[in-house]
Amino acid sequence: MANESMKTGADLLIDALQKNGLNNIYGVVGIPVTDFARLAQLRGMKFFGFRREDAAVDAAAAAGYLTQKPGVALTVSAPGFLNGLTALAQATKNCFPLIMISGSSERHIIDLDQGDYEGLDQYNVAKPFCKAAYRVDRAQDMGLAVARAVRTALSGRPGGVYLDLPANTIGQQIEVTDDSDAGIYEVVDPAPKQAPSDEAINRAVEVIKGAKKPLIILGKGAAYAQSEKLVQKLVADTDIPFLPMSMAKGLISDEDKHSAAAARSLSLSGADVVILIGARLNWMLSHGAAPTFNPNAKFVQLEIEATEFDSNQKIDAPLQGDLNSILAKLVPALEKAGYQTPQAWLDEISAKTAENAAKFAKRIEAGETNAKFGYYGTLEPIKEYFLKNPDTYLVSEGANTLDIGRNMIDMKLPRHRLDTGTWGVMGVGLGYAIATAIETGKPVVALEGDSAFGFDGMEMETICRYHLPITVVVVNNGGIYNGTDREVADQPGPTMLDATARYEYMAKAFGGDSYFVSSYQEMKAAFEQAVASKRPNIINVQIDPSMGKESGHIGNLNPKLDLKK
Ligand SMILES: Nc1ncnc2c1ncn2[C@@H]1O[C@H](COP(=O)(O)OP(=O)(O)O)[C@@H](O)[C@H]1O
Ligand SMILES: Cc1ncc(Cc2csc(CCOP(=O)(O)OP(=O)(O)O)c2C)c(N)n1
Ligand SMILES: [Mg+2]
Repeated sequence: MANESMKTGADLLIDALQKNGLNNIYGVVGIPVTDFARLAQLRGMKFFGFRREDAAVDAAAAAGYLTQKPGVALTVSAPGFLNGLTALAQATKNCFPLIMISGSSERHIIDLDQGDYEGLDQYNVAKPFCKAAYRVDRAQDMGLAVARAVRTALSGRPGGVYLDLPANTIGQQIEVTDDSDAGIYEVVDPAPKQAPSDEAINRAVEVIKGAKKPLIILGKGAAYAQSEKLVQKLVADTDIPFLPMSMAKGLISDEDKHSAAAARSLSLSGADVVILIGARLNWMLSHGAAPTFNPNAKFVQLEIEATEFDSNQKIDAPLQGDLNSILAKLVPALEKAGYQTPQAWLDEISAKTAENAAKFAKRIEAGETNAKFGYYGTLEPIKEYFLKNPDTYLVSEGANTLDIGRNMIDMKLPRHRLDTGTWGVMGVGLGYAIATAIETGKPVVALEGDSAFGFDGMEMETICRYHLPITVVVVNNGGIYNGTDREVADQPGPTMLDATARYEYMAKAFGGDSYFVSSYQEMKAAFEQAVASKRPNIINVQIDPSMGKESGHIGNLNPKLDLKK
């Protein structure tokens, strides 16, 4: 019988994670963390084993975004750590709270470069790619290490934390009598409320009161902060129109009359006061510059990270703090000021919305009958399904698949859409879908371009092994952007992939269901059945390879070369 008062580093790590309400681990095991994962399961935690570390770490990041508690990922050392590092960097860029724990080597072997099994100075390699890196060399420090990791991941701007876990520390035994003796404790208030001063609030009210054409831009920070109630009140009180960035869709229903999404260009270029709520003025918003924005626009920014203000444009009214604390002061202050958006601006936006919606409706209608089956015919049944079943989650990646899907599929509930995020990363889809299904228990649709699906398609085995209610829709246009790119006759073009690939068989191979469709009618018949089955499945949608344009709606970022030389 093991000596009851002796505990290993592994025991203490599990105690500390559970003490802080962290019970799911997403990872890939191997030396030196295999038994740690087994012990975690024996102690009541859930370990979800993936096929590759980047998908596992993506899953943990999505769990953090959805739950406001850090997702926990586990990898082996060196190659496993490096495979997870991209996803750790992405989580930090997306401001998702995540703790990535990797098995590691002893310092004296690394520092003398003596050549350890999978030896690498992971602690220092990780630092540029995360919010902070910590290394725990003594079992007795485990409680503090986890507390630091939890607080760092959640406080201020959320992000990724790396926890370096040498093999010796995992196995080290220490004498403990109880949690306090072992330094295990629950972090107190890891994400403290931070409210702006009355002066800052009054300054913002004055700027907004001067607005003839105000516009609210909602970012994924507003979704993560779970600020929907106050955001909805702000819009209802003032009638200020709003533009949701992709992952902020659903904070206010896309069907709400204040949505300016269908008049995006006009609302951005016309607005004279732009109110940024948990959104950065980065490349996704053309850095706040003309001609996308009105060169004379004033900016009000609600943001927790002080260094974000003035990153791209002068911020006339910075409101620093956590969004709910800021809005709790701003909303009543605007109500007291009695600010109302001028009707002329609302009329201008609704006229443009009606005009664009009519054009869009024509494209959708044509998609149902187009001889060349394409995106609109594929996405219309999905759009209809989400309108009727808003409590379904959507994950999406690709270029045209992502862009057209974002404009077509309305969201009514917050945090129900996850996608490629700030970096526009391919290969996050299945990891995000897995964590979303696990953390919410709801059905998930992963809407994938055929190239994007290829980045982590093997996680279909993970999806089937855990019997997750995930419908993977692979939109096959035969390529990255499309399948007709052919610069020279004797080889497929750089963007070409197999336009006839039968991706759906991967589901059947692992016990899931396979669907193949190549028309609007077939897609309409298959989609609802596949999602309602709550079984893992792939719908392979073969569309015409000519469909899709290079890099979707951001083709302008690609330097164009003269290929005729
Ligand atoms: N709880 C919070 N309170 C205030 N700001 C937050 C909070 N959580 C995240 N943020 C901020 O929200 C912003 C999200 O911006 P971004 O990722 O660019 O959104 P999007 O891509 O949707 O425009 C980040 O600058 C981040 O610091
Ligand atoms: C990790 C990484 N590597 C490459 C790229 C570059 C890219 C951006 S979009 C894309 C795939 C687009 O093709 P897909 O078939 O998915 O969609 P569609 O337009 O509908 O045909 C790639 C490879 C990115 N963003 N991230
Ligand atoms: Mg494609």
